[in-house]
Amino acid sequence: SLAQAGSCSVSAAADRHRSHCLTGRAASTMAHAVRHLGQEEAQKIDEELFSEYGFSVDQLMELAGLSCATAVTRAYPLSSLVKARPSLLVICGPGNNGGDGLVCARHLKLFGYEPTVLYPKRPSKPLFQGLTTQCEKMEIPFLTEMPEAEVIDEAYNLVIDAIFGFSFKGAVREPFGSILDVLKKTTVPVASIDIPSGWDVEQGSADGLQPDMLISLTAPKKSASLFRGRYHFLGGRFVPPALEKKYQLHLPPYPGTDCVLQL
Ligand SMILES: NC(=O)C1=CN([C@@H]2O[C@H](COP(=O)(O)OP(=O)(O)OC[C@H]3O[C@@H](n4cnc5c(N)ncnc54)[C@H](O)[C@@H]3O)[C@@H](O)[C@H]2O)[C@@H](O)CC1
Ligand SMILES: [K+]
Repeated sequence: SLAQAGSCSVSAAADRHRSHCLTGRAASTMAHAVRHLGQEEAQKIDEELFSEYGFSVDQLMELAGLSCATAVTRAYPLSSLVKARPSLLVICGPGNNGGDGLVCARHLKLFGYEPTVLYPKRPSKPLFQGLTTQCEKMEIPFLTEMPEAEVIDEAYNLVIDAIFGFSFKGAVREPFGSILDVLKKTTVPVASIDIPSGWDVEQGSADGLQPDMLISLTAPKKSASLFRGRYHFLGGRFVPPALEKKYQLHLPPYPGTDCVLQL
């Protein structure tokens, strides 16, 4: 992927040049801009990380969730929040995207925010039970139902959408259809993890959620090209170079030791 830096040297001394070389128009007009993945391809890469590369789900989920929490601190630093308390609502879905949300909530609490979680469909797997316990033990409150849009606008600075990721397909089933309807009526910013929930992974959704922030994990998915919000970040700095090469991801280099990068 470093080849995409073109004439920019990739030595340590060139670190400060890299961001200059790879941001804004320069990055988008490069021969090898970061690739946008189709749904099947995203799932294949996911499987390969586990089967061929020996990762476990909880390992990658921890890094993904930490990336999301870090990206939130960049786009919405504590000092920028308008409400008296640094309150956030994290809505978690039934799959791994929801797991990322639970990890993200836990790190945001450690970063000084006050997350509250809505987790209406909880899988019985030990992984998700563990993540739930970790949040509860950190005194992160769990709601029993989705608040009205006006209540959300009043109470929270930001909503984190961890409902569906790259395995979402078809028409939204309840209770998530109603939850997304409420979310579309809120005026506080929404930060979506990996995919704006309810969007087709490749085609997006014309009348769907319009988040203010998108945190693409591993690599952006095809629908990310339709994202119109203010902040698009890349996270999940765990892709082994051989896998990146195989799928020609052309990931831009993360600055220094950062786990996120603004696209
Ligand atoms: N390899 C990667 O890139 C990693 C991916 N992770 C996360 O994992 C996500 C993918 O997770 P999963 O494959 O578990 O799937 P998702 O979390 O995208 O969603 C699957 C869940 O949603 C339900 N669902 C699907 N379509 C629905 C519909 N129309 N109505 C209602 N429910 C529906 C499914 O029954 C399933 O429970 C990624 O988007 C990312 O957030 C991270 O946890 C770790 C690393
Ligand atoms: K999401």
